[in-house]
Amino acid sequence: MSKSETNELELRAVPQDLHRIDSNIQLDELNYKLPRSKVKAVMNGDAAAGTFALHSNKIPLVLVACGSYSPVTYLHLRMFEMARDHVVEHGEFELLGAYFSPVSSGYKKAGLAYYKHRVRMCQLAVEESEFIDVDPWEAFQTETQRTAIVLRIRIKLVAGGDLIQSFASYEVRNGEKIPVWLPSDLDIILGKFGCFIIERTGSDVHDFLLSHQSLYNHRKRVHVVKQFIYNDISSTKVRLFIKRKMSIRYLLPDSVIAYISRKRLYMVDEPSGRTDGPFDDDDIIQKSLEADEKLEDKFIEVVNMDPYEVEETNRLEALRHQAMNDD
Ligand SMILES: Nc1ncnc2c1ncn2[C@@H]1O[C@H](COP(=O)(O)OP(=O)(O)OP(=O)(O)O)[C@@H](O)[C@H]1O
Ligand SMILES: NC(=O)c1ccc[n+]([C@@H]2O[C@H](COP(=O)(O)O)[C@@H](O)[C@H]2O)c1
Repeated sequence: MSKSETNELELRAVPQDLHRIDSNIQLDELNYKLPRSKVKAVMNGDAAAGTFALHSNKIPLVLVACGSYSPVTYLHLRMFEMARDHVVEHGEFELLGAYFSPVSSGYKKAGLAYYKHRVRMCQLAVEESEFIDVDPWEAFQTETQRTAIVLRIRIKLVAGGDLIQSFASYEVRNGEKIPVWLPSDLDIILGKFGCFIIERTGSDVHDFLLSHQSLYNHRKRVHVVKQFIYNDISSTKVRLFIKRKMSIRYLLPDSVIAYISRKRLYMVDEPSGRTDGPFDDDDIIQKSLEADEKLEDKFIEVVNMDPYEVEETNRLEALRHQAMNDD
């Protein structure tokens, strides 16, 4: 397939709908709404040469960062800014948009706040960004979703060095070693989609790249992003500071801090490891959310267009832009 054909395929697949190009991944997308207000609908192309969307020689790119975000911090926001700088510097891709994808409450991790709080905190954090948004699909699932499933359209994962190191981790269940990441999932995440790894202090990404077989096999699709200003803000420490009544100002956006304080998140440890015990009760969740806009209202409905209709829409959009530029 030529590069321009790939571009058309990807452009069609990414911003216009959730038409998947990977038929191996099954998802119930019928009722799914992807926020699309920030994602670019048309690529810039090479304006100087008068070419647009479908003629751009860059590969359209949407980034997704999976994680707990309990709570989201400036480091997490910086991950996308660093990845964008890397993309601009290397010129291969054109970044159309970026999404935080918070894990669902089914992910049993200590300190994980109720999923609606984490989605809301991420939404507050990205309010000022023109390209970062929140994809709540994963958070709204009752079961934890494997990251390969989350990356269902042609998008690349953005992850910190520590998360990448978990690619080699095992859990022992009934005396059996179970890999935390299925090798077949790693082939999808790294081989099919590709990945941006943000260097993290204390973890030697390059060394790990060399030693991990799957990462090494797919090294051409793995981009290591240098942190020119090291930032090591950790959600775990933010939670600890809150418990110890220490200041968390300038570690995360003020809007997120105000939300945490309004909802009294992370104040005490719960035996279950969750820090927002009272919100387990559905009635209380409802009451606690009354003051906020309903999350669902913020999501734009995904139009499940037929591929030909999508192609025609893209063509018209490109012509419209060209006409506007001709004027
Ligand atoms: N200091 C850091 N440098 C680079 N990436 C980071 C750093 N901290 C977190 N990340 C990345 O941010 C993403 C989301 O992180 P997540 O919220 O799951 O973990 P965390 O911030 O380490 O939180 P916790 O402290 O609760 O484990 C992951 O890809 C993780 O690797
Ligand atoms: N098998 C998998 O797909 C797999 C395994 C471990 C973590 N993850 C993801 O990595 C992210 C970060 O996890 P931790 O917060 O545990 O580092 C989460 O979004 C989680 O869903 C996915």
